[in-house]
Formats: sequence, C-alpha cells, structure tokens
Amino acid sequence: MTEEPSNDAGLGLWLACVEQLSQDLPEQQFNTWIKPLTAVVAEDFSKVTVYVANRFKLDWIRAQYAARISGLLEDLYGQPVTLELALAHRESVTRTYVRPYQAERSSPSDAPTLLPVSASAEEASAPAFRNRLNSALTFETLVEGTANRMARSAAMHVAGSPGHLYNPLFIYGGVGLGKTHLVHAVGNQLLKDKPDAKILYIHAEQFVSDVVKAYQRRTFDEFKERYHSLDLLLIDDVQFFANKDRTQEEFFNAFEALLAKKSHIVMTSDTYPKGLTNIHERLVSRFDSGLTVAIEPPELEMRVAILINKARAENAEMPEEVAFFVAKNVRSNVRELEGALRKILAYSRFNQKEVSIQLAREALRDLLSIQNRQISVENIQKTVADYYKIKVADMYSKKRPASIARPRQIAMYLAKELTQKSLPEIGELFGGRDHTTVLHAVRKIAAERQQLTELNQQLHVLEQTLKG
Ligand SMILES: Nc1ncnc2c1ncn2[C@@H]1O[C@H](COP(=O)(O)OP(=O)(O)OP(=O)(O)O)[C@@H](O)[C@H]1O
Repeated sequence: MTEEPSNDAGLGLWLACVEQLSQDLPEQQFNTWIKPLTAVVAEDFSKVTVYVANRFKLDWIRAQYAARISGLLEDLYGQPVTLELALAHRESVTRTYVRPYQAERSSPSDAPTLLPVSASAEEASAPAFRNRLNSALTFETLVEGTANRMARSAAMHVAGSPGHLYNPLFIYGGVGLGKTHLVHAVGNQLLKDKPDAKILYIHAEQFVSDVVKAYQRRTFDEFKERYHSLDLLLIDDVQFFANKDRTQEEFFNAFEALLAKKSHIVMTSDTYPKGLTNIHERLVSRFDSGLTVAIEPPELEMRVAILINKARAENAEMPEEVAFFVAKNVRSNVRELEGALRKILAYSRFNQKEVSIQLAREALRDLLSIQNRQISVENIQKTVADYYKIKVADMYSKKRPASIARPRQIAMYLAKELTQKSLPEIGELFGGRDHTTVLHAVRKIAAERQQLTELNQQLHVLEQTLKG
C-alpha cells in the first residue's frame, strides 16, 4: 500500500530544529553532539523524545543543549513542546530507523517514528566499507559548471585511465565546494569499471591517526602493506598534515611507492600546494608535480541547477523561480545551498505548504536577515588589512608600494561589491580618493579575478569572512 508516512510533519519539525542548530553551532560541535541524535515526535507534537547514545552524552546534551533545543522546538511549533532525553537502545534504533524524507511507507500511524538528523547518521552507524567510498557521491550526482569544469574533467580522466596523466591530481578550493564529492566520484567510477581495483578514500586526519597507531603498536609493516599496495589513493584535506613530521614522512614514502608502481593519487586541500604551510618542501613539490586544479565557488546558474537536482533527489519539486531566489541569496558554497534547501523542504513539509518564493523567504528568514546585515566599508578595510598584514591606516594613506596599494585596491573592489556605496563615497572613505581611482581598482581586480586563481581564492576567503 502506498500510504504517506504518518509522522511526516513530526519529521519536518525535528529536521527544521536540527537545521537551525546546524546554522547556529560551530560545525564541529554540531557534528559531535547534534548530528548523531535521533528523535521521536508525538503525534500531537506535545512531546519530543531525543535519543542519545550513552549516559555521558546524555548529561552533556542536557547541560549544554537541552534548553536551546526546547526553545527552538517551541519557536518552530508556536507552542510549548516538552523535551525528553532518553538513552538510545541500539536494536530499537535500527529497527525503526527512518531516513529523512523517505520515511518507511508502511509505518503504522500510531507507532512513533525514529527520526535521524540526517542521512549520513545512518551511514555513520553502518559498518565502514573497506574502501570508505560513499556510493552516493558520483559524477552523475555532481552538477557541472564553469566553477568545477576543469577539475571534473581531470578527475574523469583519472578515473578512466588511472596511473597515466595527471598523477598526482591535486584539487583545491574553499569549503563546501565539492572537493570530497569529486574524489569519491573518481573512486566510484573506477570501482564500477574495475571492481577488483584496490581503492582507498581517506581523510588526512585519519591518515595521521593511522600513522600514530602504527607507531604505537609497532605495526608499520601492516601499515605499509595497506597503503603501498593500493591502485588508487584518494586523500582529502592534506593541509591537515601541517606540523606532523612523522606523518609527512610516511606519506612521502607511500607517495613514492605508489607513483613508482603507477598507482594513482588524488588529493584535496583548501589551498594550492605552494600556499600550504608547515609542510616539507619536498612533499609540496611532489604535490605540485602532476596536475593542480582549482574548484571555484559555483556561479548562479550552477547553484540553480544544484538546487533543482538536489530537490529532485529528495523527491521534491523546486520551481525554477524559487531556485533562482535561493541561489541569488545563498552564494558562498554548495554545503550552505544544501542547508538552505533542507530548511525549505522541512518547512514546507511541516507546514504542509507548496514550495514558493514566499515560503522560501519564511524558511530562510534568519539566514536572509544575516545577509542583509550591512557590511561596512570600515569592516572591509579592517578585514583586508588583517588578511594582508598591513595597517588599517594604510587604507587611507597615500603610500604607493605594491604591498600596500594592492590590498587597498582589493578593499575598494570588495566595498563596491558588498556595500551599496557609490564610487565617490567609497573614494571618500579611502582617504579622499577620486572616484576614478576607485573605478580603476574595481575594474582591475574584477578582471584579474577572472585570470588569477590565487587572487580569486583570496577574495573568496575575504568574502566569506565578511559575510560571517
Ligand atoms: N557540483 C556539485 N553538484 C552537486 N552537489 C555538490 C556539488 N558540489 C558540492 N556538492 C555537495 O555539496 C556538499 C559539500 O561538498 P564537499 O563535502 O564535497 O565539499 P568540500 O569541498 O570537500 O568541502 P570541505 O573542504 O569542507 O571538506 C556535498 O554534499 C556535495 O555532495
């Protein structure tokens, strides 16, 4: 029977609450404490029972987050909601586990439904795959655009003929732009073509911890056997190797061994190889010895396509005009775009309303109000001066050395881009400069941004910092 899930609105309430927490809390805190939670929402919404894995965590959630969760639930529902914390019992959790938006169609209407925070919570509790690949992250589910075209085609090339060109492939870019997705896609594609290939996806932090374990347990032979025998090593966020000398040495050895046997290495990082700090020069030069490609923040049309695709994957429809509205307002990265989408879908389900611009506006009101918060020219000057390590006073000074003039031009460009101020007003705030000077700076930086990946990267970081 194809009956709708009974507790869909309850699911919406809980997901909307979690979504809000994901915006409010630092990522690490959210991932550690909130993401693993599951909840049961009573049919009449009077009570939400949140299940926590163990006693220690339960005490911590009670002390640190309970008041906040209950306040949020009340805000969302419009009436007081009793929050109860309980210990999760593994068997019952697995038995009645329901993925968001894919609630078990046969769940009886009077049975409470356990609602996880996210699909990845289920993946986290499932036994780890040997290769650690997430099968959902494929080339098919990765939307292509100008921002990732080059990285995507290099990655496809590697997946199609590993061990040849572009070895190592080094992919870099800001947070949430699809680097992890792309490396998993390489692994999944190769696995499809060659099911016997020895592939490993690993986060750099996990590699560090493997080195430490091998060191403590004196199991370096096993460690080497494991890493040096791979056909494809996918390693994420290598900036985490900074200051870890022993790890760098082991990675260097693995790197050399793998390249010698024509295995392929794909790495990601938040910056280009020479921008990495506290990593040995010999490793940095190895990173740069194949192909280095950037992933840029997605352009408007790509953001729209991502929203429409992701909504479809959740079995929801997102009209194009709503996707444009969201994409125009959520510009920084794909992870935020996904967050906005989840919020809109949860809000729509909870209120049982169709997805429209008005609904999106309501669902994203907090996010939009943060965005509308005025960014001041003074703030831009301070942020840019801090970033380039010059004095704020140099923003108004007449000094001309490039080390000062360039950050000043960058600040003028950002002032034009992020505030409503006119060119003469900006000139005035930069030590009484003429509006043609500002115009020159704005045009120059805008043109160079198209050409210079490093500059674009720096601007992206500055924009993210300023938009908070
Ligand atoms: N082009 C795209 N098409 C579809 N989904 C995308 C695209 N780019 C990113 N995503 C999705 O956005 C989310 C964030 O991407 P991902 O985790 O790959 O980012 P990242 O660059 O590795 O970020 P971080 O540096 O924070 O690890 C993921 O859910 C991913 O599937």
